[in-house]
Amino acid sequence: MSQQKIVIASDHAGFDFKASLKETLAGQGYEVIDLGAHNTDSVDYPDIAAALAGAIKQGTAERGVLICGTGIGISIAANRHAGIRAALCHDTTGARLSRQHNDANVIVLGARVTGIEVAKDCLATFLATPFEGGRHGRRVDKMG
Ligand SMILES: O=C(CO)[C@H](O)[C@H](O)[C@H](O)COP(=O)(O)O
Repeated sequence: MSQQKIVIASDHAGFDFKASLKETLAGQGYEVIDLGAHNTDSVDYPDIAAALAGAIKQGTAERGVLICGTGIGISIAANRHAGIRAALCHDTTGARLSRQHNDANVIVLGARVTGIEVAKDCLATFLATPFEGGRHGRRVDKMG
């Protein structure tokens, strides 16, 4: 079986957080594709969200991880792209429900507001949880 691919990206505020999450994902056997930022120089989160949305649309990976300071700006930006369902998660309940009910394909984390261990738990839950379909499928379909 081929290695599961994950795309990950952050702005400058999420750079260190991204490095830590990448290490964890690689240790779990994922192939991690890092779309930047590649240092802590200031960048604009809409550009980062657009790069990750493009990679998912092109089929580079099915799931993505986005990080900014709060997770808010990059969530707003990501959800403007067709086919992206980006869920800002602060706890594992949200991470689980974002998959079960919303079929989220991107998890968003806030490096300035969420502890790294909580973020790792959120990410693991997000990646392990399937979509439930049924009534939730009807609602997701209505979003296009
Ligand atoms: O979009 C945000 C706020 O909701 C993110 O936290 C950004 O990372 C933040 O705005 C970046 O701020 P900075 O002062 O330019 O580091």
